[in-house]
Amino acid sequence: MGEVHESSADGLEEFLAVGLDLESNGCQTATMLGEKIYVIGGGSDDDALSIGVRILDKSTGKWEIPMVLGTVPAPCKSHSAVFLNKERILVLKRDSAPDDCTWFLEVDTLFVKEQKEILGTEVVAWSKGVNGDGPKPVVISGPSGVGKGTLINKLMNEFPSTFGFSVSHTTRAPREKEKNGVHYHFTERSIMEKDIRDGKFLESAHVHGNLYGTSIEAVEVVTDSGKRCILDIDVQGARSVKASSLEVVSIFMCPPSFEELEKRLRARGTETEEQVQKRLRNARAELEQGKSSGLFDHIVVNDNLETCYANLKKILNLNGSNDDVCQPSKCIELPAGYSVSEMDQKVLIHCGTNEEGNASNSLYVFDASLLKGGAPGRTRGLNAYAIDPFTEGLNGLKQVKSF
Ligand SMILES: Nc1ncnc2c1ncn2[C@@H]1O[C@H](COP(=O)(O)OP(=O)(O)OP(=O)(O)O)[C@@H](O)[C@H]1O
Ligand SMILES: Nc1nc2c(ncn2[C@@H]2O[C@H](COP(=O)(O)O)[C@@H](O)[C@H]2O)c(=O)[nH]1
Repeated sequence: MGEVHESSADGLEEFLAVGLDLESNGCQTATMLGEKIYVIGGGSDDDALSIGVRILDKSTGKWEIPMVLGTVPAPCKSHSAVFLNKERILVLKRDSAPDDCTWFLEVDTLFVKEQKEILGTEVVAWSKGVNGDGPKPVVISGPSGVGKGTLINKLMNEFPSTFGFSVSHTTRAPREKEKNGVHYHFTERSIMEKDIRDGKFLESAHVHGNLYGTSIEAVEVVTDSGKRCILDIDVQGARSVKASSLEVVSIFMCPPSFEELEKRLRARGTETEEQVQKRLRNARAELEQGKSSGLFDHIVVNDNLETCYANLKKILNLNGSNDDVCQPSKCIELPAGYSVSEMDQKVLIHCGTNEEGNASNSLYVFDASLLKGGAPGRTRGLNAYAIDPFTEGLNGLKQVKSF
């Protein structure tokens, strides 16, 4: 791993000539991987309100503006950037709220590689860092009419600070009591298809003749509010999510019998006879796949509603009414001058000066081996701490302050 300096993009020509010696203006950073230099900072052409990204290819001398996926962080006075595991850049924003200071720009993760392949262009993806492991999102699947929505509503009503619903997009028409932005984002097919092509969706599927999908934003909005995200999606969607970097707990819900499923679907009275028939036909295939594919971590039967709800709560470790919001991350502020080295998969950041500009010997450790998740969605499992090199020596790596 090379040294990383805060830099001015204007100094890049000189940078290429003399290596890593860059002037610092605090607004932009240049971070190098192989032949590529990632310049992070300043507004992008599209949106002056967010941090921009440009890539300089040293071998050709050409700049490239990559397609940027994920929610882009808002600009800040300055930031620091450090490469982690040659696949993502850890970006620490200064003077930002604790829940907005740690970001990752993914440049060569599995997700980014896949998206480069699909989109046929240079791609980078932002993912906000969440301290600790955080609770895994919950995917609930099952045939139409089994009771997914009913049970999710019960969870959300009893634990309003714990859970947040991922509001999907759909091309189907709203039902009488459904509100746009609450139950679904009701949208036009052409708009949704374009957004899918533009990489804005975590997953999407054709279900019962309509297009449904979970946008990356829908999951991020819930995660950012400190809540555990619940996704009500079909089996195809659950399969796509499982293949993504989003680590979830997946639950498949079965009816006690096919006759009971039919009864519930008809009794709900929201579908025409033709639609009911279509949903029931699809239900047979879904039940087969859901029960036998090994796709789901848990299978529950929704016979008696209260019994099923109790089982669901057991799976989600909800004992009593501990309706807690997650603790927000804390922030590590790196000074202007620092150097970076790597040891045992840990990134060590040695700060030569403190925040007032005085000499300091602070040493921070970012444990990159514990990262989980990532774009699309949030990066969890960040373990950052300060150590005291004088009293413990580097081999000791004794933690003196956790973040
Ligand atoms: N355990 C149960 N016993 C009897 N009726 C139930 C039970 N659970 C749910 N229901 C009823 O079954 C109907 C379908 O439930 P719900 O709308 O929650 O299904 P769903 O799985 O979310 O369907 P969809 O996938 O179409 O959105 C509703 O009228 C609901 O009140
Ligand atoms: N793959 C996805 N499936 C979704 C999503 N949102 C809902 N669904 C599933 O669609 C059916 C029908 O729902 P309805 O509201 O029209 O009755 C049901 O099985 C849902 O689980 C999504 O974003 N992606």
